[in-house]
Amino acid sequence: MDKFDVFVFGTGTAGQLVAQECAAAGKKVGIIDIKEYGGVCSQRGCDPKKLLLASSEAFESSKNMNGDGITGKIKINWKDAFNYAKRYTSNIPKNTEKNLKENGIICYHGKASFKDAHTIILDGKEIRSEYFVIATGMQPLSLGIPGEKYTLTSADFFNLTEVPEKVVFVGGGYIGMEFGHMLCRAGSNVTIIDKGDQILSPFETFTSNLLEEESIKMGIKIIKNAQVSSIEKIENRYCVHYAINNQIHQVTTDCVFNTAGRVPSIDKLNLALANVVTDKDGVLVNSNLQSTSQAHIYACGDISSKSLPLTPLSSIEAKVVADNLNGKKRELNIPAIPSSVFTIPQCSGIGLTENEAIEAEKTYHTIESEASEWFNNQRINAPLYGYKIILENDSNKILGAHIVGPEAAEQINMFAIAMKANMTFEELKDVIFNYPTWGNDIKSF
Ligand SMILES: Cc1cc2nc3c(=O)[nH]c(=O)nc-3n(C[C@H](O)[C@H](O)[C@H](O)COP(=O)(O)OP(=O)(O)OC[C@H]3O[C@@H](n4cnc5c(N)ncnc54)[C@H](O)[C@@H]3O)c2cc1C
Ligand SMILES: NC(=O)c1ccc[n+]([C@@H]2O[C@H](COP(=O)([O-])OP(=O)(O)OC[C@H]3O[C@@H](n4cnc5c(N)ncnc54)[C@H](O)[C@@H]3O)[C@@H](O)[C@H]2O)c1
Repeated sequence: MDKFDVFVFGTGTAGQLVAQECAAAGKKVGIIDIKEYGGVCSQRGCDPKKLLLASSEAFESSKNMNGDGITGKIKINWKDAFNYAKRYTSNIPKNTEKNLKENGIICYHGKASFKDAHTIILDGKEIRSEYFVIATGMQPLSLGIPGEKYTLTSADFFNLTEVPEKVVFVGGGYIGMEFGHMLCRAGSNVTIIDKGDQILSPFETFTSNLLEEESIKMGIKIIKNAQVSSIEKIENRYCVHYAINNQIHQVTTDCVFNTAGRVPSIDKLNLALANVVTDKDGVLVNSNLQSTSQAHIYACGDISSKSLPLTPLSSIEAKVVADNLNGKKRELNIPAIPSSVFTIPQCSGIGLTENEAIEAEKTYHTIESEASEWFNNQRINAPLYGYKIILENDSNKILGAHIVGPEAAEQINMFAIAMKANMTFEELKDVIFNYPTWGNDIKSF
């Protein structure tokens, strides 16, 4: 029987980091994945998305400068963009596994599940470990409607070799919006259907609404407050039925993506046999990221109940788990989390939205403006730029910052530093930034 000090489920950002750090500390480590090695970020998420986005960005800047220095017909070649992204991502599984093995980690593939709190079974063979780490990430939420089998997932998006003429996204969150923008620029007729009254609901209403208006101007159809009830296959096309205020509507399309959210990947692990308690957010963990019911089983990354499903959080949590396993007792301590939707323009936020500030009974004031006419935005003929900053009344500390614009994701990083350093807004504005840059604009907010 194989025996380990630490056995890790999942080879994404979180699982790899824990395995590598524990092996470096001299522990005997095993790791397994049900898919190829590398996880969502490198194979089906952040990185391939940004690689595909590179052509959308080039297309957008060329289009915006057309007649002001650029001439000729500009077009996205999706197949080329797809091959470009694959060129970068395709070697990652092999290299990840090689790297883990070189560091003495025993690598497994397949579907293992718990037999009891210290034993798992893989292909009928038992594997024991003193400690386990669950880092299995998330998977698409089931829509639970007739015809769901016809939907594609975010993973399928990265195998799309051709641009569909017409596409429907069920869900206008991060994924629906990012993919919708890319396919729209590549020539698809895009419809986004969301059950809520705001796309990108975790984001500030001011910036989210500005992005929605811009998306509609681009040609994306956005349908809100709509309940998708079924999907019907009609020859090679699909009819999506949805209801708004009990009125039935339908849209016919070439493909339908389920972008309605993601849920913890725990269904194949038999966690109940190890007495590991879970809820809708994943494995319930304490501040050391230990299962609340089994101290020798840790969880980190998207699967843990502690934080948002974002790559930097998976890294932070994995480091906490690795430190605890390696004898450096540590609690999870998360500063304000910046987050961005990589549409064009980007929509970014950190800290509280105004609604959250009201709910938290903060005494606050806001500074908000459309800034589309500002120099940096005008310079590249970009259509939209705006911001909203939420400041605590007495201290002038930054409670939240929200930006929509071409470089919002980089600008929000400035606020991440300021908030981590507990700076007031005036202290942030006192910093000397390069001129003329997007960072320097913050001085004029
Ligand atoms: C389309 C998309 C775009 C995204 N873009 C961004 C972005 O721009 N920025 C950002 O910060 N975040 C982004 N995210 C979120 C980010 O990808 C995740 O937060 C991050 O990858 C989570 O890392 P993880 O290690 O916790 O889990 P994962 O990377 O999901 O790794 C989990 C691993 O566990 C494996 N696994 C699952 N079940 C089992 C099992 N039973 N046994 C063994 N192995 C199993 C999986 O195959 C996977 O390899 C995006 C996500 C998606 C889907
Ligand atoms: N740029 C990034 O950092 C990035 C990009 C992609 C994903 N992610 C991470 O992945 C997570 C999942 O992304 P996502 O876009 O799948 O989820 P999401 O939670 O961002 O959005 C899901 C959307 O679907 C809607 N919805 C839910 N059920 C529906 C239904 N039945 N019909 C119509 N609409 C429905 C919701 O109202 C919501 O707006 C995100 O929360 C984020 O943490 C991050």
